[in-house]
Amino acid sequence: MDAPVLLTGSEGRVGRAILDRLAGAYEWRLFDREPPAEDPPGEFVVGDITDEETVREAMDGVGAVIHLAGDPRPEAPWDSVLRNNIDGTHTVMEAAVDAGVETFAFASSNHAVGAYETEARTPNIYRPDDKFLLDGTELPRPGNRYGVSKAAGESLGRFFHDEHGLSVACVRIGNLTKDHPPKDYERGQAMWLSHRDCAHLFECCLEAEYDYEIVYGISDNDRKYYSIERAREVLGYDPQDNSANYTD
Ligand SMILES: NC(=O)C1=CN([C@@H]2O[C@H](COP(=O)(O)OP(=O)(O)OC[C@H]3O[C@@H](n4cnc5c(N)ncnc54)[C@H](O)[C@@H]3O)[C@@H](O)[C@H]2O)C=CC1
Ligand SMILES: O=C1O[C@H](COP(=O)(O)O)[C@@H](O)[C@H](O)[C@H]1O
Repeated sequence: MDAPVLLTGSEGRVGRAILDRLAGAYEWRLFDREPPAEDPPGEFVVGDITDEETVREAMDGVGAVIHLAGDPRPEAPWDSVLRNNIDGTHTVMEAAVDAGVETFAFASSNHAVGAYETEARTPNIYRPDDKFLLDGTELPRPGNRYGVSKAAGESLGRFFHDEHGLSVACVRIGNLTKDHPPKDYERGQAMWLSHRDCAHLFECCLEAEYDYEIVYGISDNDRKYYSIERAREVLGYDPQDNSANYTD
């Protein structure tokens, strides 16, 4: 990728996980409403993704977008997810299409399908011997308004792909934690995404060729109810970490 990669939400947890490993791999244009905490590895735009003019300026000359900015709270209220996650994602995707960007990776979430975790299925689905598996072809089934906003982002991606040819990868990220899977939290262990695998997966999204994809963003955990086969097949994802290797 010769042209710059626009990374929205670069100051957040996922953004840091990506930049910690890929800072030198691309020419980055970073975008966040918070100014950089440390010396950024590229041009930095301080702005809000709902500000169309700033987003359009930031998109100039960009080859690919990793769109992370948004309200990540599962309990976020409607006004916040409507503004930051739905309207903001629409603004970024539309600006990408108008600027001729070809590749777009969207940070979706496990919460887009959270309501598949019914009382009857849990807690067994968090355990390695259970057979229940979501593979990305199922309908969204959000369990909160945040999940609704992520399903809406996936739907916006479908629209901008079908109508405008944008290549879109929606990554339903599981539970990103640094160095170690979440402790005493079976659900989090089943959907753990290590920092190393996170950076690798988003690099795959930048390098692979695809049309429109929904994939799960988790490590190769023994315990899992999200399939990573589609990410392997289409994106070349080859995760190195597994929450089962951490026993304490
Ligand atoms: N951390 C995780 O385990 C997961 C994260 N995700 C998604 O990944 C994305 C990033 O999440 P995190 O890094 O954990 O969140 P975070 O809160 O650490 O980072 C989000 C960043 O986006 C920025 N931001 C928020 N709204 C903005 C706006 N309107 N304009 C410009 N910048 C804005 C914030 O300043 C922040 O730096 C989010 O879209 C979240 O929904 C999805 C599933 C799991
Ligand atoms: O989408 C997200 O999911 C993760 C995991 O969800 P949780 O309900 O197990 O905490 C969450 O940590 C993250 O903040 C959120 O953006």
